[in-house]
Amino acid sequence: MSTPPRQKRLTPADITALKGNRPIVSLTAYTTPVAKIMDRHCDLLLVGDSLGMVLYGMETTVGVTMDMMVAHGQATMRGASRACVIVDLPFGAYQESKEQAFRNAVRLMKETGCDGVKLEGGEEMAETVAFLVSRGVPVFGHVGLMPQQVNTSGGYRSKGHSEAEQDKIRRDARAIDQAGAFAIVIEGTVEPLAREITTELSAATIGIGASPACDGQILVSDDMLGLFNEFKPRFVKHYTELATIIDQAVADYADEVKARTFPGPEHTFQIRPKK
Ligand SMILES: Nc1nc(=O)c2c([nH]1)NC[C@@H]1CN(c3ccc(C(=O)N[C@@H](CCC(=O)O)C(=O)O)cc3)CN21
Ligand SMILES: CC(C)C(=O)C(=O)O
Ligand SMILES: [Mg+2]
Repeated sequence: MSTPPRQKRLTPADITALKGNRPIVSLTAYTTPVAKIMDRHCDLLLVGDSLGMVLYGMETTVGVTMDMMVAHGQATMRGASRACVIVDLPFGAYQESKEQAFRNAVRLMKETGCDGVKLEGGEEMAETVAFLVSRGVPVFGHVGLMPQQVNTSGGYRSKGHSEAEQDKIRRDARAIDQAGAFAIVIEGTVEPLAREITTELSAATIGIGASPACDGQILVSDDMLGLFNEFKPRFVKHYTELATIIDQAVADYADEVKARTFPGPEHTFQIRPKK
């Protein structure tokens, strides 16, 4: 009995090794069918807590739960065979203590089979990141604009416009890098700072609204597909207009149902003739 050669996914270490070689391609994924498509083109798939907003209609990511991340982590893993898959720790699942962070990170890895976890934060999270990495959990960091802090940071505003803010983000990125993160998302941050951080860190930097100077790029898939249109940050580019395409398809279906032109004979069962 020979089993077919099972394709192996890229590891977090493989992602770090791409730094300095070629840009890292990344998107969010939440479901099996979409993950299957993304997997063909991406190095890294992130099951982002943005799913609360793009799939569930929540106002922010603050209400996203561990159970939601487990369910969508499992769905995404079923569609991914070659990309590295990382799952976001949601708000409240890691800020309390490094032990809480470890417990929830291990739950994500055991119940989904994902390759590591992502958490938001800088200097204040460095000890937690080191705790996880030293115990076998690959960590993807996230600095700059941190959506889980929307209620204390005064909204979704780009970062690094003042020297004080630049110093803070520089210290945050250094701390998470030193703590052993394999990669770090830099979100909504001015170009010169993103470039400087990228040059300085060992970790690969993955930008979202952080200029082309980063080691790689990520976008929320529903944003780049033109499916989520509640808001459009400056950093989003629509590569297609799925909302418009779906609207047209549904309108055509509604017209045909009302006109009784759907279902047609080819969609309809008749009694089989007796032989
Ligand atoms: N669909 C979606 N896309 C995202 O990129 C995303 C989420 N959801 N949910 C979690 C966070 C929230 N994010 C956001 C949301 C809004 C802006 C925004 O509207 N920014 C404005 C203001 C910029 C400024 O004042 O500096 C912009 O014009 O980009 C940015 C990031 C990024 N993340
Ligand atoms: C936008 C990315 C970095 C993210 O954290 C998410 O999708 O939740
Ligand atoms: Mg997130």
